[in-house]
Amino acid sequence: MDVIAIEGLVKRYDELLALDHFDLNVAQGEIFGLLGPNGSGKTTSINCMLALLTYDRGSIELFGEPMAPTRYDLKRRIGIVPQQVAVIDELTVRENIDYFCSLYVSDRARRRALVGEAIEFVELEEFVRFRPGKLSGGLLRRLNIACGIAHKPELIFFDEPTVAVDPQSRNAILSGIQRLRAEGATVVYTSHYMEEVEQICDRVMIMDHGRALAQGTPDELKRSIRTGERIVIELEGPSGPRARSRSHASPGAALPARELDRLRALPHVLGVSLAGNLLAVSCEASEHNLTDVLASLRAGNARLGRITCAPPTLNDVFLEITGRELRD
Ligand SMILES: Nc1ncnc2c1ncn2[C@@H]1O[C@H](COP(=O)(O)OP(=O)(O)OP(=O)(O)O)[C@@H](O)[C@H]1O
Repeated sequence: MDVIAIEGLVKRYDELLALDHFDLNVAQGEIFGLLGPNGSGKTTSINCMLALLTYDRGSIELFGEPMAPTRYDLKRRIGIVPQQVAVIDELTVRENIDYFCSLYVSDRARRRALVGEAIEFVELEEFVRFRPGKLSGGLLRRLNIACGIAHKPELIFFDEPTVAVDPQSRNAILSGIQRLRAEGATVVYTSHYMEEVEQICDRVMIMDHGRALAQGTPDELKRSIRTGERIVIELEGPSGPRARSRSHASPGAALPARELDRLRALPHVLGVSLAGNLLAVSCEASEHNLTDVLASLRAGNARLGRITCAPPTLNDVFLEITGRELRD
């Protein structure tokens, strides 16, 4: 059964079309990633699913039932970890978790056990008596998560939970999400960090301008594009007489325009870009890409530093579909 089934959702903020006939299906037990740049409609879609926002057209079913503002029975089965940390400054860590849990669970003894489990889950045992103001950014995020999951929801929304956290807390958050799924939860995870989405999500939707541009497993998405390989070459500064005259011809550029054009004309090359001294060449899958690119650069006397070849990433998928970098 689909835990989430959305059809043809349209949401306008006055003139702005934030969701444009948006469809989404999330199966039970998935970690589903909504990946898109800032303003692409991720938070709006979540707020519609939670019945926190009204919408203009379309339908939303959660757990096979139509979602509505008064469906408290459905809301009880949902957890939300919002983008902005939302905790109460006057309460301690333990009191905060207990407060949010009390919105769903009235039995005190049961709540005490759930709050204890949530504290353990986010590893905040040492900080239970602290007020939020005394916590670092990463610890605050972990408190935010504990408040969202203490009541053991079956469906959990994580809206960019790793923005501005240190790498250690980030890894703890990502592995925590995987554990929640292992315990049976369905997770919707929004992010504009493609590496995280690739790391933990079973399926991903790439969205932009309120529309789904593509969806599938990370591997399916990467196989669906023309790019099969991305070669990145660090160019070293010009030296030697030929190189010096070359740098005269194109002051400031690590590689003259005609060399870039020669690369573009190679078979299987789909795109060439130069940022500072980093040359990136996207190619269709083919056996000789690297040999051809290096031969072309050597013929132009380029001095080469570090060279890497990598399969495409979700950023390449986004770039090929939209013509823009995910992090524009
Ligand atoms: N309350 C609002 N009033 C008017 N416009 C809004 C409102 N909330 C969001 N928008 C606009 O709707 C569009 C979608 O925003 P949304 O916050 O859903 O995107 P997002 O993908 O979640 O982005 P972010 O990663 O920045 O949160 C954006 O253009 C945004 O400016």
